[in-house]
Amino acid sequence: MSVYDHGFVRVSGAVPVVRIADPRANAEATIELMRRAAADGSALIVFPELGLCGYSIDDLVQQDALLDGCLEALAAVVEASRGIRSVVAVGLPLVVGDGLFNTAVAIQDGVILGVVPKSYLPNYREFYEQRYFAAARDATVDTCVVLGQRVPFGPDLLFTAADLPGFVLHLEVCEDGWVPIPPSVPAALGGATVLANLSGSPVTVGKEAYRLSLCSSHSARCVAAHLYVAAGFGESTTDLAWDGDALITENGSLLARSERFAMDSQIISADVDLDRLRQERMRMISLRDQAGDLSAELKSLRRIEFAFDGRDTAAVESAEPGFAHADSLRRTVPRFPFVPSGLADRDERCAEVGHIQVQGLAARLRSTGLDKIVIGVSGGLDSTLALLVAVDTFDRLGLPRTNILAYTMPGFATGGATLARAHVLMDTLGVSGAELDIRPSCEQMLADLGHPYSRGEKVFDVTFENVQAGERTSHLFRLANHHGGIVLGTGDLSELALGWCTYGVGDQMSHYNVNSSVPKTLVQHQIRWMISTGTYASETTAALVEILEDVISPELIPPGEDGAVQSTEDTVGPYELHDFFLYHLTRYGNRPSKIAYLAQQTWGPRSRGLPWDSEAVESRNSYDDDTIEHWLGVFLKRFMGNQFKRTAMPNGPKIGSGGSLSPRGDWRSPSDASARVWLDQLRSME
Ligand SMILES: Nc1ncnc2c1ncn2[C@@H]1O[C@H](COP(=O)(O)OP(=O)(O)OC[C@H]2O[C@@H]([n+]3cccc(C(=O)O)c3)[C@H](O)[C@@H]2O)[C@@H](O)[C@H]1O
Ligand SMILES: Nc1ncnc2c1ncn2[C@@H]1O[C@H](COP(=O)(O)OP(=O)(O)OP(=O)(O)O)[C@@H](O)[C@H]1O
Ligand SMILES: NC(=O)CC[C@H](N)C(=O)O
Repeated sequence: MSVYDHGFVRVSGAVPVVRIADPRANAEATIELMRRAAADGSALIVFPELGLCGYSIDDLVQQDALLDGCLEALAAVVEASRGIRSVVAVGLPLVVGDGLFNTAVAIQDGVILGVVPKSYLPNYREFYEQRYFAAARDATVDTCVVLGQRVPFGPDLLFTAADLPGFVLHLEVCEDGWVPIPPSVPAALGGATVLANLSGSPVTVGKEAYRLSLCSSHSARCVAAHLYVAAGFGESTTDLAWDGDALITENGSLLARSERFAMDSQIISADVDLDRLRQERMRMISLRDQAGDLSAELKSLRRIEFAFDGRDTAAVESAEPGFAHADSLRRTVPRFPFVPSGLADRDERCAEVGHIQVQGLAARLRSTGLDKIVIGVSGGLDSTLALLVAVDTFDRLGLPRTNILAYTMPGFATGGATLARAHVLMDTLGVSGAELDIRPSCEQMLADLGHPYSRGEKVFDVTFENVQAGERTSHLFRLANHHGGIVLGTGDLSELALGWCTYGVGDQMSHYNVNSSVPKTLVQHQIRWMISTGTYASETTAALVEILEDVISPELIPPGEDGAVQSTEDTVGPYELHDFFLYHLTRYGNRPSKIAYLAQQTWGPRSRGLPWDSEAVESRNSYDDDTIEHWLGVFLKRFMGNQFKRTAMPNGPKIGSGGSLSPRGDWRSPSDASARVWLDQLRSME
């Protein structure tokens, strides 16, 4: 299966070793790299500015011999492109009418699709381009004849693929991307999703970081993919140095970057997610509003239609490189999309999560005028995180920790170790801790209901479970009335997504919930990080470590004869997969088949995800294709079926961009929708 079947397009930037003023040699290097990138499944291959002659050619660019040589080099590239369905963008000087233009030429399969002249010619400091070139605005024609073909000519060309939905290419030339309103901005507003910049950019200290920020913010502002490919080794060192910097960015993220200062040719490539760009643009109504403001200009953009064709027929060995063999995804998909990946910014990101939670609770306490909270402490993950956040909040507000009224409430299935941990946490954190036995009130309710358990039968059904969750919540709310506090909710985002909580009179309800935007994988990560800060006493830390290591369990059903405790993940599936599914479903609106594909690429035995050592997690699990599809089916059914629990959820702060299921925050959905279209789409993979 090809990446192209899942809304991706593979794009490449090629940085050849240049020979100044030797178009034939440059054509050979270009052809070699073009063939390699095409055979690798790239639909787009971008070369540097004036790559066929070299950027640092100065006055030689006006020599007829050189200009003839460039045309011959272009002819060689066009000829060599026959049978190649990739679009190839090369840079060369071209005479059109009376002017000499610095151009990017788009070529596909022996055809020139169009010629884009540079709009903004730098003429400051080391640059002298206005000495040689005419700018795009000086052109008096909008077509030109190149190598006997009449082709569109101008900075307003959108190369639109008829058979790859969402692939619309725009080309510009170096300085065009450094001005306040690059030509690619109206192009993007007019529909271009892939913006390529052919560059000749000498390196000076600090430019590397500047280029990264320029390219990445341009891709973010335009909600597009951006390829920037600068000239490298072989450019003239008369007065300057060249680092061959090439970057592929997508909506603010860096997908690939060349090795700078390499002395050999190189190709960088990455798979751009066209679905993601479409989804983001579709949602960003302000972007469409701006397109509307500029509609007269945008309507005049010229759309040059072409087809990639045969992209699922050819194989690597084929003389006609198709794209079918691009089967393993060339981009990094984080296994834990909610968890900061990499260790570099881990402290900052985790601290930020904590700040948001603390800020939410502090503001709510201030606005209610109350100075106490009531919380049920189970000795499990969620209530532990909420308790730590509460402690931090009270410290910051200058309120005594004893105003945190913590209750551990053992039920029919509470394990001794869990109960002990709850006590350790409450004692060592200095909050007001108490133990409340909910069994008598649960027994009373089960008897009132006529439940078989009250007659001594071992019937552990959902009523049996929810009676306990309900009695706990009922106690907490009445304690809050009694003591003048608010009930702090603990349920996390993953539980809300799966409906794994007891509705109404149950853990679904609280006065304010600091965890409602924190998925389970992030709850685990936050606790792990908090341990690493060394903030807590050794006894507290030991309890936190045990909590992280224990099986995740609601402890509502007593252990079986084998002593095994009720495991949440045995019933609903692995949280690490569900968090992955949740992120891709709600953040990007991905089809189930794409979510499964991404999960298989990321969590499969031969994973393309980040190397484990760059992700600050301890799990090292992998899942086969069938397991992923099975749990995705479970997720979709539960996600759709449990919307009613989210529609009525309490207030709580939104923490991550893909992390809110509040109907007031970021997720509005009917409580009675069918899951069929998602399940059918998933089954269509089989
Ligand atoms: N669309 C809809 N709109 C309005 N109401 C709807 C509805 N669909 C079902 N309902 C009603 O809601 C009821 C189902 O919801 P609910 O009463 O919550 O019950 P339910 O979701 O069946 O059970 C709660 C589940 O959460 C688990 N749990 C509870 C507490 C803590 C934890 C934990 O580990 O964190 C896990 C527990 O093990 C159990 O499996 C249905 O019986 C029906 O009456
Ligand atoms: N034995 C208990 N004592 C006090 N409160 C409890 C107890 N069991 C559950 N609760 C309350 O109900 C909430 C939901 O229970 P649940 O089992 O989902 O949470 P948890 O144990 O904190 O975390 P996790 O589900 O991640 O193990 C808890 O966070 C806690 O506030
Ligand atoms: N070739 C160009 O247009 C180079 C200009 C650009 N500002 C740079 O310094 O990289």
